[in-house]
Amino acid sequence: LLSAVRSLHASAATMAPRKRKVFTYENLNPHVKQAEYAVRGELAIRAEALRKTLDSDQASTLSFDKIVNCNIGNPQQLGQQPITFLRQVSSLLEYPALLDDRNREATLKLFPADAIDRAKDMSKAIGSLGAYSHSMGIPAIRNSVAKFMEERDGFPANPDHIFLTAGASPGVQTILQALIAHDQVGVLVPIPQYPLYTAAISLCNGRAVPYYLDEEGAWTMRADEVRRAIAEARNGGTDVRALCVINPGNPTGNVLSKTDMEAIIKLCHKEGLLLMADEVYQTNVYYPKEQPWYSFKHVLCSMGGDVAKEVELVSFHSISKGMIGECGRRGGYFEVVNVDPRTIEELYKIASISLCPNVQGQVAVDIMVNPPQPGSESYDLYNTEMTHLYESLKRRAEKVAAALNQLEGVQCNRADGAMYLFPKITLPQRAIEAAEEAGKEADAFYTLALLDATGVCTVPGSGFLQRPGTFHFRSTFLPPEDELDGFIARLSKFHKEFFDKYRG
Ligand SMILES: Cc1ncc(COP(=O)(O)O)c(CN[C@@H]2CONC2=O)c1O
Repeated sequence: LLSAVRSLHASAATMAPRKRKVFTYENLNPHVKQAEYAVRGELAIRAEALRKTLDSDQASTLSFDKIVNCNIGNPQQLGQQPITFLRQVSSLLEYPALLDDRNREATLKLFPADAIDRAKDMSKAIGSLGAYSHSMGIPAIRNSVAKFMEERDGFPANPDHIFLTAGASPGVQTILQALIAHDQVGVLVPIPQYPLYTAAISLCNGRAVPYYLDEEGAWTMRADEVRRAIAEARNGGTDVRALCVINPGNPTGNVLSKTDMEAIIKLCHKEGLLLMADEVYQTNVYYPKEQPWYSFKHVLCSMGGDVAKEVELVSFHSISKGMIGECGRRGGYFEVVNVDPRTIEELYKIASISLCPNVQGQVAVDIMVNPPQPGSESYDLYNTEMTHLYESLKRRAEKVAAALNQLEGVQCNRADGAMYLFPKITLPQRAIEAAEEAGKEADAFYTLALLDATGVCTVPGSGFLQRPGTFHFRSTFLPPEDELDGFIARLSKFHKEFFDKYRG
């Protein structure tokens, strides 16, 4: 009888509903709570709240009529037009009847023949757009990427060492997930850095090891500074295993010299570091004669000898940047070089857990690396669109940098690449004190005030980390050219008023 009562009691206990919730903030993985991603952080959230106000009957309470999202490199959000050929091929793939030869005459009224033919070829390689693809990506598209890299770098590329991804972000996260074997593993990240890296390292329970870029040296990366960071971290018990480089830089816009790149590769060879080369802005290079861009793959292979055979390299690319700017379509890839074949198998296993990268993103990668060629029907339009976008980005970068350098207490390096300006701002002491009272970093205090006064959303330098005691903010130069004067005028007016208010 006693055992029967006990078993009844036990079963009653299991049937009783939990008295408390379990998926609470307090119970969350601390590494999730520790991760930060400022590009869509406090200011972006505030901007969304202000956008809702603008859409409400309270709009008149604000001193501006729209939000200008300069916090994120999202060109098509600010009106940039997509590349026609890319969208034509994608559209044709979305509706198979358009590719049916029986409808060719009708389709030709809407689409150029080379776009139709490209879509038909891709359709054979893809099968159905709605089907899972190979987990590393569609082999024919990986072949296109390999061919592109061989032509770019002058060295072989193996399609079986290329993973297509839904943007560069999941690629970076995959590599870090595989690399960070325990909580003492350290990954060197540039300061200021694109916060994907520190956030992803945190999610993987690793250690971010900062190395400072040299702002006075146009944000270049110095090997001696990286060596200092390695020594300091290793002396502290960190097992430093990788070096992240963003070239062209985000938020700094710097383009590394070949000499600096060779020094970085030698350092990775000497210190036994995986080199993670983030090259998503490789076509956003605005002074190619003065500051030519090279891939780390090219420089590594060009060095020859043991270095070229032994340094482990992972390079990342994306359709989100450049002139393509298809951020929302989610496409990209990474290539692994000199990496243990068993590691590649593990990376494939991680990729297969997510089944496959999205197929339309893969299609866009194929068109990014294998665009219309001279002499083809679509080449002239493609080339005109790409050239126009490139020249406009360069003009806007120069114009906004010049305007920023006119502002009191602002010093802004030229953007040699990427999509951002990262001006240093020397704030009045009273503004710094007001920020402290508000419990904010001074550059967050400034950028929040800028947003509330003008609707212009930027990111405080503290969101990218920076040398202690310095303040910056990051803005894209993506507002359309016909709105740029108004953008600059609003920014300049606010800045003067802010400084007048807090001048000592
Ligand atoms: C250096 C760098 N690497 C990777 C990514 C991720 O790109 P995917 O879209 O391919 O995942 C970004 C995006 N740039 C962010 C997003 O917009 N503004 C930024 O700073 C980036 O700037």
